Amino acid sequence: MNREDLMAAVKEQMPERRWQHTLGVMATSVMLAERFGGDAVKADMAAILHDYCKYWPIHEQAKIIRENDLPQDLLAFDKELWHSHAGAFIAKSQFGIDDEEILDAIRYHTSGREGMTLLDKIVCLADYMEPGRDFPGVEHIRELAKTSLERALVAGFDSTINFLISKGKRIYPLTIGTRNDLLEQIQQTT
Ligand SMILES: Nc1ncnc2c1ncn2[C@@H]1O[C@H](COP(=O)(O)OP(=O)(O)O)[C@@H](O)[C@H]1O
Repeated sequence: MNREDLMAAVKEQMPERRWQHTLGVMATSVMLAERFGGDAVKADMAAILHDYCKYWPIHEQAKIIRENDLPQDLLAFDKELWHSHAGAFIAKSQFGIDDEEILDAIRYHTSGREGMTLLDKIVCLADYMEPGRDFPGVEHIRELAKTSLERALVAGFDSTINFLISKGKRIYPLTIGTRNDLLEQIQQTT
């Protein structure tokens, strides 16, 4: 499937405002790839598909996780974490995307992971800071992103972790590990 057809297929899966968000993540991923020496073509492809399953019925997302070789521990945590893994699964099985770098960037765009690749960082950060995002602290993230993917991502994960704490929700531990790992990377370069 060519890029235009793929974009049309993605647009059909979501309400207009989420499609606008996807366009924002695409543009921001390409911009960050150019800024930090990443692969802009792969960043664009991962961004197009990253929220493919976001509006799928939650039982369908759970079914994909349950019935395939995906992390079962996700099912005990916030449902918002599921669409990323379901999306990577569909990108491969339905659209034939077999580039593991692209699939990982889709898979880990919400939780992050320890040892995030450059592409993982680009797509995850673009999801936090695309132009349509408007939450307290987003300007600070955009400012940090001018010079450091890692510092900007830590600020992004901090906002998510603080949000979850304020709601009394559980935190998927991989995100804590991700934040620790990013802080270590920052420390090593200063
Ligand atoms: N580590 C985590 N543990 C639990 N829930 C999380 C974690 N990371 C993200 N989330 C949930 O996912 C949401 C963000 O998911 P995301 O795919 O970025 O959605 P959106 O694009 O709508 O912001 C957070 O608001 C939070 O509810």
